[in-house]
Amino acid sequence: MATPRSEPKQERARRTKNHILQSAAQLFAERGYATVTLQDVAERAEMTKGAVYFHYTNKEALAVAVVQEHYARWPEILKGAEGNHEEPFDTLTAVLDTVTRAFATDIVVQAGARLQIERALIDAELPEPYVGWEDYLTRLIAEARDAGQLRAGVEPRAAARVLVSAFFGMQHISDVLSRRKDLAERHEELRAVLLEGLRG
Ligand SMILES: CCC[C@@H]1OCC(CO)=C1C(=O)O
Repeated sequence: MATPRSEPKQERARRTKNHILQSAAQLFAERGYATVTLQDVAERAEMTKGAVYFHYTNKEALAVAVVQEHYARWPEILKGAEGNHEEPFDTLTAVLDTVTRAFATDIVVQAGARLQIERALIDAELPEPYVGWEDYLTRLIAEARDAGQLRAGVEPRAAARVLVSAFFGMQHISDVLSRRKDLAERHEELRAVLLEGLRG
């Protein structure tokens, strides 16, 4: 990794730390937590193992950092997706479209999702997964209900739980069977069958 001589020390450290994190995310997403070693991360980052250790003392610390970065990205991604749609149901649709694009393109999101599944292998404190999505989608679906856009009899939290389960199952199966190459197509199916099935 090239380092400009004039770069301030703190900026150089931040950039190096991020480069290591991106390299680790690629490996965690490709191979899973168990098989990746710090030596693998050093090689992917084109750095020495010592330089990696300087920033992350062990593999658990790297996994925690990737998951934390995964969580940290969503408020901005979702704020952009919510935008200023007139109809709450349009907001819900736009959010799911945006989340799918993030899972299809963002290696930190892909690695974070896989580490959540493999959390039992990671000897570190990680946030409880999926519950934030359930609360967030419950709010959006309740707003659609209040605007008369939700099918009669649908309970927002139940619908949110079904959407979270369907989405994370979909993205996982797409990853396992096609490395997410068919994720957009599968998302269209989820939108047409499940999301439109909620519309009042
Ligand atoms: C609405 C954000 C929900 C939260 O942020 C990223 C993430 C990881 O999947 C979360 C979760 O699982 O609840």
